[in-house]
Amino acid sequence: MKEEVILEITDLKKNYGSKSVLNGVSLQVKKGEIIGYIGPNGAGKSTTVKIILGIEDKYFGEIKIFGQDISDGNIEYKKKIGYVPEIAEVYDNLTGQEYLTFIGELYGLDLDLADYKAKSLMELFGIGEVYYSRIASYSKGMRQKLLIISSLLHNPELLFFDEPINGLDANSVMIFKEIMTQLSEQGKTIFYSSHIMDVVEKISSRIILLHDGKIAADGTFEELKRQNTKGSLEQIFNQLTGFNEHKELGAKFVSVVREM
Ligand SMILES: Nc1ncnc2c1ncn2[C@@H]1O[C@H](COP(=O)(O)OP(=O)(O)OP(=O)(O)O)[C@@H](O)[C@H]1O
Repeated sequence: MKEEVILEITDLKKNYGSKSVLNGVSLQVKKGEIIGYIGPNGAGKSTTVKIILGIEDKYFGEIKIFGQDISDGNIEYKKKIGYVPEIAEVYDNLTGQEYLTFIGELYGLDLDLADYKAKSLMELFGIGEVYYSRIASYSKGMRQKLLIISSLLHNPELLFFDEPINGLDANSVMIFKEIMTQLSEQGKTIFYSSHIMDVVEKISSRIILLHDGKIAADGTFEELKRQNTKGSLEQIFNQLTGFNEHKELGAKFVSVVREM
């Protein structure tokens, strides 16, 4: 059986004023893949995701999701997408229950189902005790868990996770890794952007490295290892982005800190 293509990007280009951020990105993502989307700060990872989600609308190139060109004005495709943004605005004055049932209803769930799913997922993620508390009182990790839950309430087919484990403790990271694996086994497709290389290395079925607005590597971790001389994903990242000055830069940084 032919593998179903869920996301197809062809020659994507994006400028902010005179600054070119994406210089022709092309990729195809198949159903059930976990794509580790990595690259240096400012490489254009979040910009790619924002364009795909329709948050940024000025771009060149073509993007198809579930076979539909997203520039055709039909936003139906968004109902099947879940998104954890890198930086999120949540309504601090709401309780977890109010926020999650609001999001659930936006996605078309009835209130009882949204409430049941939200409460169950919070309990399973170890934050059930703050379901009725205001989000303003949540710790960083609790907020992050809330965001993860809100992206999943409507059982989406395609997920975009931008630094989703930011602030999660080691046990919660293990749960989240397991959630991603299980979702992928159920046929969900995941686009996972992170700087935490050892998690990306372990969890991704395929890794795409963006550098200077272009794809510098695309393959499984094993393939990337074969194509490069180094062993860990962190080392491959350093090699592909031409970086080996961390000692020198660290020393210079500290010497400026010490100047008085
Ligand atoms: N709204 C904007 N206006 C102008 N420039 C922008 C805007 N958004 C992003 N940029 C620029 O686009 C480039 C890519 O940013 P982007 O947030 O996509 O990077 P990233 O790969 O997600 O980085 P990070 O790893 O730091 O999150 C950066 O140089 C950034 O300054």
